[in-house]
Amino acid sequence: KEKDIGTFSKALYRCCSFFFSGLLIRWQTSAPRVRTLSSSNSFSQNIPSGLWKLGRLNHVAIAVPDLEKAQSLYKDVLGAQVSETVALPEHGVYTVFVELGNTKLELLHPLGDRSPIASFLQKNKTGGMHHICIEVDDIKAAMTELKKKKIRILSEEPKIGAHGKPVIFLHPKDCHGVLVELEQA
Ligand SMILES: C[C@@H](C(=O)O)C(=O)SCCNC(=O)CCNC(=O)[C@H](O)C(C)(C)COP(=O)(O)OP(=O)(O)OC[C@H]1O[C@@H](n2cnc3c(N)ncnc32)[C@H](O)[C@@H]1OP(=O)(O)O
Repeated sequence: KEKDIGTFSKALYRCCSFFFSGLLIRWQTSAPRVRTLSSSNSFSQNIPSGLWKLGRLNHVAIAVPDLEKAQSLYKDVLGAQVSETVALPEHGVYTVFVELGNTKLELLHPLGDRSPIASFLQKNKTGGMHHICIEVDDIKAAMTELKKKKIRILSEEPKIGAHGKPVIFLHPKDCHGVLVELEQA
């Protein structure tokens, strides 16, 4: 009888180790991380210190077919602080900025025949999110490194953007479907 109990315990032990080591391997390899209520944050601590750094979200741009209506929505209906309309012919857009405290919205409307947002509005008749703009501390270094990484930059040189600072745009097909603007902080 004692022999039976010994054999049973060994079998149980093998079973458990097999089960838990299997679980450990799955957890280490394929399982997405599950967020727990711990104080550690979810950003990698091992980011190599490069020549340039990504900063704050400067704005989210929304292309709109009717600028006055969009301005009125944010100002009169939603109660935000909204700027005057500014024409930026070198970018082919009219812009209105909506102040949100932690970031801004940029309402965009086409200006001129060759506006880069005309075809976007043809595909998205009621308007839609056009791009996000993130600040960088060194736009030239960013360009050099991104070119090496085969990310398409949509102009040879930075242009002066809506805030009077150099900006570049990265092709949406190289950024998971989102047009990304980088602005010198
Ligand atoms: C003042 C300044 C500032 O904030 O400082 C601004 O805002 S200036 C804001 C306006 N300036 C810019 O947008 C400058 C950078 N943009 C560009 O160079 C262009 O608009 C491109 C992004 C390259 C799109 O060029 P274009 O309209 O000629 O090409 P396309 O219509 O054939 O589009 C090629 C593919 O990209 C997609 N695509 C086009 N625009 C997109 C967008 N905004 N977000 C995500 N995907 C987009 C199309 O659906 C299409 O995908 P499928 O092939 O799958 O259908």
